[in-house]
Amino acid sequence: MTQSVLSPASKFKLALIQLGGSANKQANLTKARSQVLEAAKQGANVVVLPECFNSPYGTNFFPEYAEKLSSSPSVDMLSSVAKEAGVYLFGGSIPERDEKDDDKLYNTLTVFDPSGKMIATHRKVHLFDIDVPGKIRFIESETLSAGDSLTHVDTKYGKIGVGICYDIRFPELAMVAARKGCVAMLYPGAFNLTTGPMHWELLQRARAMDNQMYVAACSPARDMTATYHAWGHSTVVDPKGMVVATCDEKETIVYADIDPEEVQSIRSSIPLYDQRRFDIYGDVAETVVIDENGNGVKKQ
Ligand SMILES: O=C(O)CCC(=O)C(=O)O
Repeated sequence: MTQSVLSPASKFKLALIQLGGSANKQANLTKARSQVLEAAKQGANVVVLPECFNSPYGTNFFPEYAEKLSSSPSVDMLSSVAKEAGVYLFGGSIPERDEKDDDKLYNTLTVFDPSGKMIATHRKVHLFDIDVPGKIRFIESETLSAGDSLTHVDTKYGKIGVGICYDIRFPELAMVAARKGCVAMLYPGAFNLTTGPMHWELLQRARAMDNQMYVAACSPARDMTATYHAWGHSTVVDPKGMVVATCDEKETIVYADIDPEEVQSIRSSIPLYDQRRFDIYGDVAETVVIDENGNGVKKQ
């Protein structure tokens, strides 16, 4: 039997900044900064920026926009505005250059507490490599390497799990976060005009419903003059799986009140956490292939 465990948590106001970006890094940083201050003015305690907020989204752009975290104008801005605004800032993501290996890049989220201290980083674990014929081909691994760890951030409002965009398609991240006591999963992301209408909201609702936790995803605003057209529709879903705040594709800030009591309440009335049967899911972490008889067999 698995009990539902939630880290000590309290209510907070979440803001998702659906930022309109450009090819000008400095302009992106300046705009992000002013939007974080605006969100704080409206009472936000936890603020999220979109995926690759300092750069256009495209494998050809990442090497040019990448920064080492130890000497990063983007990190400097995020740290100083988190402090000035007095918020926890989940700073979207930026292309990160490895400290030691200049050829190695990651898609990395940095998180700051209200004193401006960097308290967590998350390197996108699942790279966005897809090919939908005639619609979209995107191979993030052409220039990026994958991270290899999960990230759960301790805040004074409770523990929060994170993923970046394509990471949301892998339910294990949210499931592990929920089992570690996280009250919410936050995903900076940039879906597109093919997979956005198909899956963006559905994935958030699925992760929230399965894990009885809040889920939010923060997109860039759509720019039809850019090479990548983001879906927008930054959204917050509650632990019952219902959308509680969302928007269209334009530049905006989405706000939602997050109440950990809602997590406890749904977990009490539909007590999945006490009913799980880990005694019979033993092979869930094994990589299987289908043999000639149609059976799943362990990959050697
Ligand atoms: O999963 C998708 O459909 C989109 C993912 C994506 O855009 C990303 O990982 O940046």
